[in-house]
Amino acid sequence: MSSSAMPPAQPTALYGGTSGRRVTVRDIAAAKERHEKWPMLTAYDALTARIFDEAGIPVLLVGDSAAMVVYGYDSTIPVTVDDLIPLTAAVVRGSKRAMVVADLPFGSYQTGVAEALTTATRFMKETGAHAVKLEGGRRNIPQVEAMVAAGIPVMGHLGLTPQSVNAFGGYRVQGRGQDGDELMADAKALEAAGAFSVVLECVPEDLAARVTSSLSIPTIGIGGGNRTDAQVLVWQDMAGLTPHTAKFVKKFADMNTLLGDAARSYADEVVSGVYPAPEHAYR
Ligand SMILES: Nc1nc(=O)c2c([nH]1)NC[C@@H]1CN(c3ccc(C(=O)N[C@@H](CCC(=O)O)C(=O)O)cc3)CN21
Ligand SMILES: CC(C)C(=O)C(=O)O
Ligand SMILES: [Mg+2]
Repeated sequence: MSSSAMPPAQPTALYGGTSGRRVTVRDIAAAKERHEKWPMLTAYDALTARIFDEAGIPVLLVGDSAAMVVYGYDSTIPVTVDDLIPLTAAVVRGSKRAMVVADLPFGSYQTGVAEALTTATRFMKETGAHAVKLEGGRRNIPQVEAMVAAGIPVMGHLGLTPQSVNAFGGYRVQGRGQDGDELMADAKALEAAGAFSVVLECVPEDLAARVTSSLSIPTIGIGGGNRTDAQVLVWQDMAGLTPHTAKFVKKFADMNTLLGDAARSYADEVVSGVYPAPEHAYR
């Protein structure tokens, strides 16, 4: 057994569970009733999806953050449905147990119900994703209701919604002061519209805690403190690959150094002739 296939040290029902089937929205709802915290990570390819799936991560998000960490744009605005569909399909193929959530990109759901349904339906049919996610609260309620009515589980996303970076004037904490009441109203509207969970990004921890205890659906924090039902991070941030990260990021590995060292060792051995050695050659 490779180290990546080791079971988690301290599994819970959701994290590292061994039911032999995909995690569902019902499993996620049940975890909130048990007050069981759970981890979510982004993934953008089959190889990392397999690693995180075998590590027991119950939910994988194919984030529109792919715009930045995969495609090299400086915001999430430019990425398209056609950019994200192959990545999402790869994550579904690479995983066995995780629920895979497809992030709907900027400009693929805002104009109304018909556009949102067309986009969400494409992700469900063409990638095998199990749910979709969109940014915003009350402004998108008709879209959320239509997707839920069509049988598509919807994850909401409030607070620092990066597709609105130009309106915010930068990646800034959201929901301070009076804005907290607006965010609470958006969260309740998403729950009433049938969303199965909601991401709270870059909001004061007390607000995230109040939303978490006010909703029956789970909250997933990223820069929302320790009292949300779940947490999510962009995997390259968590693994220490990205050079500049927000305050909420903890680096659980130093893959930037690890991969750079590996590339330098490989290059040194090619230049010196040490690699390939006889055992790497065919005869
Ligand atoms: N690699 C990566 N990680 C992410 O978490 C992420 C992306 N990309 N791309 C899309 C958005 C952009 N995100 C960001 C980017 C920057 C901050 C940031 O630097 N925030 C300031 C807050 C300053 C304040 O208002 O006090 C910080 O210092 O943490 C936060 C979220 C989150 N998302
Ligand atoms: C960070 C998460 C919540 C996200 O929306 C993304 O990765 O695009
Ligand atoms: Mg996103």
